[in-house]
Amino acid sequence: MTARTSLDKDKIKFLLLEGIHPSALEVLHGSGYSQIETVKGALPEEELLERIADVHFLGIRSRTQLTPAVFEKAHKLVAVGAFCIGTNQIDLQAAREQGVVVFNAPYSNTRSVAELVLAETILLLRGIPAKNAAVHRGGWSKSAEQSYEARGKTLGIVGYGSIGTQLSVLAESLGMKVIFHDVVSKLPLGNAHQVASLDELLAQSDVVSLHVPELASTQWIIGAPQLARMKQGAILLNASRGTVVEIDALADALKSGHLAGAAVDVFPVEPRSNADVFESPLRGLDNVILTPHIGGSTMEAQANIGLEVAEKLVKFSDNGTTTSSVNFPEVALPAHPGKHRLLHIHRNVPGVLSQINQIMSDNHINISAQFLQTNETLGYVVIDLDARSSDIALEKLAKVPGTIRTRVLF
Ligand SMILES: NC(=O)C1=CN([C@@H]2O[C@H](COP(=O)(O)OP(=O)(O)OC[C@H]3O[C@@H](n4cnc5c(N)ncnc54)[C@H](O)[C@@H]3O)[C@@H](O)[C@H]2O)C=CC1
Ligand SMILES: O=C(O)CCC(=O)C(=O)O
Repeated sequence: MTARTSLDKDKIKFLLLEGIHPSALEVLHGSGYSQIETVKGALPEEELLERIADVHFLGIRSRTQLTPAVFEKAHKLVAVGAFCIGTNQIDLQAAREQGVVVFNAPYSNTRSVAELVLAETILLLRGIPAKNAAVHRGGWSKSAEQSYEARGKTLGIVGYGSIGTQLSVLAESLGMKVIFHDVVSKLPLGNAHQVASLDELLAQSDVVSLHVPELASTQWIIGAPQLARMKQGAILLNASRGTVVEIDALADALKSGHLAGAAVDVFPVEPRSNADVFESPLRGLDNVILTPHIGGSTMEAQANIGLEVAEKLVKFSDNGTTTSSVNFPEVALPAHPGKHRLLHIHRNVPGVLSQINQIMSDNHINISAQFLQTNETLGYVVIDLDARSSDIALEKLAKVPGTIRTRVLF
């Protein structure tokens, strides 16, 4: 593996896809980076494979799939910023193998999702989506039939993390009773309480809202048997990931009248761009609110995400800090005035640090600071040293067995 060195800032290329908020550009420009290309949508795979070859930093949201094939072509890529929460669209293993650090924004859009879900809960309990559609067609069914207050109803939250907990607090403020199911024991907020199983939650809830990440263990956790366990006339909301709910089974449960309504923001297959047609068995059902994966799409959330992720990319580019990376050992590094900083990313096998230090000692290189952090698969060593030693150190360190990537920061 050849040594990879840092470049002058005006040679470092950023490619920001999917309409990332301009707040990201402000941070990057303000930090001295000028080579920034922005694209409104996601790129077709062919074009991404072509353009990724000379990109150092890539920004995406949920549409861009970063497969092993993309990482293979990404010879210069040092970091990816996911300007969202979910990182299921990125092959994190492939990123690790190429020594590419991945950052996301774990909190900035959580409130937006919770607010949307709460609003939809109220609308669905009142039967508003179907009434709205009927009035648009010239109908007028003024009736309280099947129309309910949220107060006193039971909301079951599946996944009591950042979004689930915010929703819990907001729902209690409306007078809803909150129960939740999580694979981890969680501190209940307010009067919420954790139930032992998903089945228990489904059987007790008037409204079920899903807030789990996309994992092998969350795939299709809501299918026909689970929907059958829900109360007659209950409501299901999914603003998590499209792979969590079997969409045909949901369509059946809605058509049969077993469920009174649903709100779905995420789908097993989502259009690649706003120009593509959305296909789903849920289309045309008046008691279903369908939204185009915009749970986190508010101006506030997007502006905050732009700042948060761009700042993480700048910190990594300028000084090697990997704090809150989703796939890398986390190191918060001080400034390195007057020194060169060498970054060494390697497979986490025994003996790498001792070989690095042996090289330093054999070549009489004085180390002014050294940091090491590892995770299960990777080791990340950061060494501050005199400018005159950095070339030789870089060359020797790149040859240490297990090395994935080296870089020097000035
Ligand atoms: N629709 C949209 O625009 C958005 C969607 N999301 C999605 O929402 C998901 C959740 O976001 P956060 O609350 O921030 O994540 P989080 O990581 O804070 O919370 C997820 C919770 O789910 C739990 N969990 C995992 N597997 C589970 C299972 N099988 N059963 C029950 N609980 C399980 C975890 O223990 C954790 O407490 C994200 O991963 C993302 O996919 C996030 C933001 C916007
Ligand atoms: O804003 C986006 O593109 C995706 C939002 C989302 O699903 C997330 O943050 O995980």
